[in-house]
Amino acid sequence: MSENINYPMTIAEKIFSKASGKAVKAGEFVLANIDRAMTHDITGPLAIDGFYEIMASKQEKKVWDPSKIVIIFDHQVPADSLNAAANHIKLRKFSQEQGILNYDVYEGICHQIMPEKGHVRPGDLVVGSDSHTCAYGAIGAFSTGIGSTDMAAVFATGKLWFKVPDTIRFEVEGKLPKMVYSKDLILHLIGDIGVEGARYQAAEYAGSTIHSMSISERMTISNMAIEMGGKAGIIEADEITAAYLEERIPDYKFDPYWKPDDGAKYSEIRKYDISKLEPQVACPHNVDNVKPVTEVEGTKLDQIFVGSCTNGRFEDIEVVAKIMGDEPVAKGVRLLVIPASRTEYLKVLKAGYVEQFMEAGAIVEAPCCGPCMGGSFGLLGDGEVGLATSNRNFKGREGSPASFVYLSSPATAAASALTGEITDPRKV
Ligand SMILES: CC(C)[C@H](C(=O)O)[C@@H](O)C(=O)O
Ligand code: SF4
Repeated sequence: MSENINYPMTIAEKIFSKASGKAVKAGEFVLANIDRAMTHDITGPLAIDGFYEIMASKQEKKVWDPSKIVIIFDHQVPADSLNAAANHIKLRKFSQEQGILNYDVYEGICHQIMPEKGHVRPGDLVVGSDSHTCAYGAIGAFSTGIGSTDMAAVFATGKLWFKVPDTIRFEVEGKLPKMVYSKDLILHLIGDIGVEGARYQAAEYAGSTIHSMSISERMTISNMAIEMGGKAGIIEADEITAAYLEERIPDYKFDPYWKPDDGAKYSEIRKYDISKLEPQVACPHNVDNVKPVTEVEGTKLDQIFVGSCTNGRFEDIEVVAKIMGDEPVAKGVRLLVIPASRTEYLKVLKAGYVEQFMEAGAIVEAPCCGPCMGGSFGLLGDGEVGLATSNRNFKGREGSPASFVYLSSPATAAASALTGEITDPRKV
């Protein structure tokens, strides 16, 4: 896009300017055209009801553009109740009637599938009826979570109103120390700024540390923008993004426009040197209750869950496999590994890790959200303590309100699987 704009813009301002067809600044209200809309098996059924309600007086009840909507089955798969089965039937029927692409049971978690299958490009405005839709900021898009009723309006019109958010810029420099990963970095940022620190703002993650990361590592960071209250978590597209997209989108051409202008106005610029960062753990019951692993070492665990849209990719699972080697899972602790998509699962399988995990006493499940939000299986009971590579640890998040969830990187999860208690991965 090459509009004549005479003031410097953040990435969010550029994307909302394109989406609303006029140059806009943070704080303005816009009616924006949506490039992509994603919904899933939990929030989709309500969006469909809302859509038909909006269309009640119309003869032709068609969505605005079926090629821009994606429906994904991931939270309750395969159906774990009659209610879930009914929701699945409703989504399949709607996809078929409207000509919408759907990824059925076990294709993968929505936030993995959207970038993986090439549904997101830098500069896109993407909405999803799920709070971690901010994950596609890793591709340089402005993507954000919306409710089912907003999604119904998007289905009907392809438009949604927004207040163009202010942007907080996080500039991160330094090489991550050994056994310290992008998950440790984002937990550190959230611990520092707090769960409301970026409320209704876009986060721009920048600096040499971020730009040396793979898309998988970036996805972990963008995914958790919502855990600091952020509306989006954007990383300027670079040659690593371009290589990722060229593999997935046949006509993809890198557009250097989708970066912040020099002199763009930020509500705040926060600078970090992470060359001495320790592995981080978010402790019960808040994502910003973050401590260095050394402060919680020795906490006894009942279950360890490696997976979710935050850290369920091949790279994450490979870290676990390599740290564990041919050692068994410690007695008394259950290790659940859930790759984030069918593609990621196949990579794990072909690398021989499924066999390795099964021999170690772990279980490898088919792709889905798993116990991440206390959904279909793997729940924690009263008094149980879990460690997860996912993104939330609110009371009851993984099952009983009387259970405890710690969050960490896959490396810390692997080290802890070997001992049955929270363990510093630098010590194994
Ligand atoms: C089920 C869905 C509405 C929910 C979300 O929006 O985030 C879930 O994915 C989660 O992670 O809690
Ligand atoms: S893996 Fe967890 S955080 Fe991600 S979409 Fe599923 S339930 Fe939400």
